[in-house]
Amino acid sequence: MAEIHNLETLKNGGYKDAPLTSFKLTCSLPSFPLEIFEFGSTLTHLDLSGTGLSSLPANFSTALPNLKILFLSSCNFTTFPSVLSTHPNLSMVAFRSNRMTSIPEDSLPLNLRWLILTDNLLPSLPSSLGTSCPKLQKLMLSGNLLTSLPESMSSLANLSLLRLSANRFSSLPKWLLALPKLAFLSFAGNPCSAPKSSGAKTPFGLEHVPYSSLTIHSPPLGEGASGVISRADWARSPAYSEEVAVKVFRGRLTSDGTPADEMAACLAAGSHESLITVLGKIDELPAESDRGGAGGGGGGGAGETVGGIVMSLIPDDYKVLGRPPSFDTCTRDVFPDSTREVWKARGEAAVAEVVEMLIGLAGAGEHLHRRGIMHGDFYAHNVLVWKEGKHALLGDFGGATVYAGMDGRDEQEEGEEEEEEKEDKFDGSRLEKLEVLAFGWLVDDWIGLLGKETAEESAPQEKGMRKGLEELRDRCVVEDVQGRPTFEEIVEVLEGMMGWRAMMRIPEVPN
Ligand SMILES: Nc1ncnc2c1ncn2[C@@H]1O[C@H](COP(=O)(O)OP(=O)(O)OP(=O)(O)O)[C@@H](O)[C@H]1O
Repeated sequence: MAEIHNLETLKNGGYKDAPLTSFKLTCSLPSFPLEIFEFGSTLTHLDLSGTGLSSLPANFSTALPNLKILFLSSCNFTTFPSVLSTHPNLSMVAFRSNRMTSIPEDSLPLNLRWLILTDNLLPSLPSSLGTSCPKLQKLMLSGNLLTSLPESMSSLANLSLLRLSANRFSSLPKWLLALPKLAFLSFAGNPCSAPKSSGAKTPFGLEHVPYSSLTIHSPPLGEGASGVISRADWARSPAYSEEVAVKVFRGRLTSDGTPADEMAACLAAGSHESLITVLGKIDELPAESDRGGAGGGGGGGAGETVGGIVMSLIPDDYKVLGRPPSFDTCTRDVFPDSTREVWKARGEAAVAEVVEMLIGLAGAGEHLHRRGIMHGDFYAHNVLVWKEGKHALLGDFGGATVYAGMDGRDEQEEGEEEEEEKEDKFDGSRLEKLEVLAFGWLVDDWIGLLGKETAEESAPQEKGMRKGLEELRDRCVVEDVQGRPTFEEIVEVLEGMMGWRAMMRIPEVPN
């Protein structure tokens, strides 16, 4: 969808000879250009984001019957267009950052798998949502005015990713936490998620880092949806300084939630061997214009600065394990052939290394949930693996939710009445078990990377570990949410596998 087409050429019939499967305009449009219908049944992708459109022609669905993907983000729709309800093939629809206030009943296309409604003004969803698009897998609702979800959504047996951050939920429905495929949930920035101690306070054990003690280097190391990461020297005393990474959070809303909530989750996470260590919170971060272009002045530009954190610097030889889902895979990460080759080349030793890394990652899951934090995006594309194997880090807290007080003190202060109320909002153990499903899929991804061919030739102990991983995956992905193991149990199982392997290595005593 990268190529941007030209309105003039379209109007002059310049695209007629080579019927396009994919078409994109970004110029301002007073109305839908009917010439697009001349692509007829060949068009599968249409992107008219940023054109300012506010309606679609009545014959849209019949004129473009094979359209699969439709982008109308940053436009002016105030109501979801009912003309899409009869579309036979639409699988992904995006209306991010419109001014949508309503979705009429039964207006959603039947075969929808991926619906993006981030950053609108929706106070409610149609009560028929669950029945009108039963194949829904991914639903992005962050940044609306929602207080409840329609009960028909309890029948969404394939819903895997749901973003509810920055809305007005004071509780989550019980049926939501029982959905059989729900693995990635975020609900930060709602009355039901906000713990007293998140946000402004620097958690115990973290340093207050004066901005003046940092020398920030350009160009930035990277830029995520919620801010810019730069290499920096942190003068911890007049005598020495330390090389660190600095993230300056900025902007209003990402598809996962707000940068402010991401920062609160990073600060609340604490330290663990498989999490990127946050060392401190930057005090009195100057406005972007006063930072001389460093530490937040990178590309993208948009958005007010929310705050900054200082982290340990991840060496260059850590690489992401997977790539984010494609349109086709929707909720599962993709792995290019080059990644598969790397894992295959590692040979038999790779199985034990994977088990070792999974122990660390499951331990990170246990650590986070003990602190009342749901990562919300426990995906291979958020796992950084050391090039030698053996160690992995879970990154990207963009979809994280702090769902309980981050230290015991707050909860003790709340008193029994408030505690009861909190229990009514959601059950923390169920939230953990949703995340365990994501972990199960990560195990499945890694089993896939290890490759089948090697399995046949493997030594008995590697075969045993691989079988152990398959059994663990099967336990983590059961549809009965409560039937899944906790992260603590997962760590025990994985450690048991390593122990068994160690035993197998004890040399045989000759008779
Ligand atoms: N502590 C760190 N040390 C070194 N580089 C880092 C560190 N943290 C992040 N980076 C680099 O910055 C990039 C952006 O990181 P960030 O966590 O903000 O976003 P992301 O997870 O890649 O993207 P998004 O939030 O949009 O999904 C990373 O891909 C990585 O290359």
